[in-house]
Amino acid sequence: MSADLITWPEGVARHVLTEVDSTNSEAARLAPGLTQPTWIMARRQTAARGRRGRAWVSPEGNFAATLLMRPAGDPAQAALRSFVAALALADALALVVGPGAVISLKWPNDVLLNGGKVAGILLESAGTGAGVTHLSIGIGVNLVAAPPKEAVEPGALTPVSVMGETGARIAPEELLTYLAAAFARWEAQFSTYGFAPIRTAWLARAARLGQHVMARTMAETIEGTFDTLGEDGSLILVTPAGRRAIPAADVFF
Ligand SMILES: O=C(O)CCCC[C@@H]1SC[C@@H]2NC(=O)N[C@@H]21
Repeated sequence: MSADLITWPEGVARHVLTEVDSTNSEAARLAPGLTQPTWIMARRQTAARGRRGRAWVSPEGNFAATLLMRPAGDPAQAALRSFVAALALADALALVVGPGAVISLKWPNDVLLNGGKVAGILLESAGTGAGVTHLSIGIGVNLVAAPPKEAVEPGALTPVSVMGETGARIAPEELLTYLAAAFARWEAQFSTYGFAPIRTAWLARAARLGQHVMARTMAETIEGTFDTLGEDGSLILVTPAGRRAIPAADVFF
């Protein structure tokens, strides 16, 4: 799709902040009054967070936004939105980086550019029992700057930026329009047909599918061949001890 034709999706609100602690924290504050899906973007974050309690560096020029929504379904269904978001982000970035760059998806929810980590997704939700009262999908993209390799844990992929890899420059506001439109398209697929088309599309862009990977959970490290994505979003590895479905882990290549 041509970037010129992208328009903001109907029925979705947008807030653009100059500075905030974290767009996910702002989403939690706004959640009680939420009447429609809302993108909250900030030009700067002062206390951005990543997965597993890590800090996320979010300087001006990089992209930082959270989609706040009230999803139907249970927490497990809501969690599958990380794959919806990763696909949307891959589509949005494809409009920016041009055909020479390679965008791929790393389980569970990183987006890679030329093999380095260019973006991360952090899902947070609140609810009571089987219901989800709100879901926050926080997305950070290194548009102009990436942290140095020494700043990430040993074995983690090298952080890269869109500008560093491709020379492309895009304002965060513009990326937000592409992303919101792409998310609305994938969300329509998900709510109409369920996880199956999302899973297929995600697998078509998966990094290291069929290759040896290492999954580190809180309890153990599991090595094996990345076989597929489970129907519940788990990572399926074929290991010397048999097939394993891993619901949550950090993956190392
Ligand atoms: O890869 C990760 O660890 C996930 C990083 C998610 C960062 C984004 S930036 C926008 C939103 N606000 C936050 O505090 N975190 C997410």
